[in-house]
Amino acid sequence: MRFYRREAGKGAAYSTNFDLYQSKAASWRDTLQMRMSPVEPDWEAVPEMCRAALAEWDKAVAGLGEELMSILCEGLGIKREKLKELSCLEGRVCVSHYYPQCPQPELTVGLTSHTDPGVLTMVVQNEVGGLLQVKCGDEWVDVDAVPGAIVINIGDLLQMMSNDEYKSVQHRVLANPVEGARVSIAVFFTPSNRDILYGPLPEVISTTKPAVYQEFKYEDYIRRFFTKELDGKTLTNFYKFDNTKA
Ligand SMILES: O=C(O)CCC(=O)C(=O)O
Ligand SMILES: [Fe+2]
Repeated sequence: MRFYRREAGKGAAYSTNFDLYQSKAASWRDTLQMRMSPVEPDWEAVPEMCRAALAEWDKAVAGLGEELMSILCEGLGIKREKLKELSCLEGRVCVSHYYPQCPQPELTVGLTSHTDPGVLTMVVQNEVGGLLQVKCGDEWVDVDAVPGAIVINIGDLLQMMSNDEYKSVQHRVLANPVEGARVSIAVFFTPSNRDILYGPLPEVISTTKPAVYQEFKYEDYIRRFFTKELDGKTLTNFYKFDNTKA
């Protein structure tokens, strides 16, 4: 028999709702979380049945992440390697969610509405569709479970680094009403460099486009994320210069 702890860090953490002690209600979901990089997980602590597949998946995702970040830099009119140089490919956390059937799905959700805190997230989901939703204006829209498709989310950190040129996306997962479990795997890209200040990149601010956000330390930022319940776009609002704006 093996025991898993809920504290994230080295190795693998297994939990039902990482924000269980901060949230008003529990969501219908279990999660296995592993930090893949900059330090590899303690592989012995990762369940054997998914060890090899996760290692292989992380390699593939890192390659795609590099390509996507280069394109996103081009879109900002800055050099292609900028996000890579800022170590944004290096802090990778792999989170595997398991959403079993919920007997009363109308009473809770699978994952509360939130934006991802990092730079980019890549999500793959199994065939149980109709549960992942993205907010477009005031409407929740289904993200269809297309076989082989990878869902890419812009995170709050990229929104702030790009000075609002890119917007993080609010999303949620409904509680699963059907018999088969919904499974998804999300890889979060975050910077591994903890010594610099984060905020709008100097290249994207100008007198006509002044910085919308204050600079902050990544530790401070991520501590705020983990000490509150998941909910909406509160982090970007917190660092906005005029925090009366939505
Ligand atoms: O299960 C999903 O498809 C979404 C996962 C997610 O949004 C997250 O882990 O932040
Ligand atoms: Fe998310």
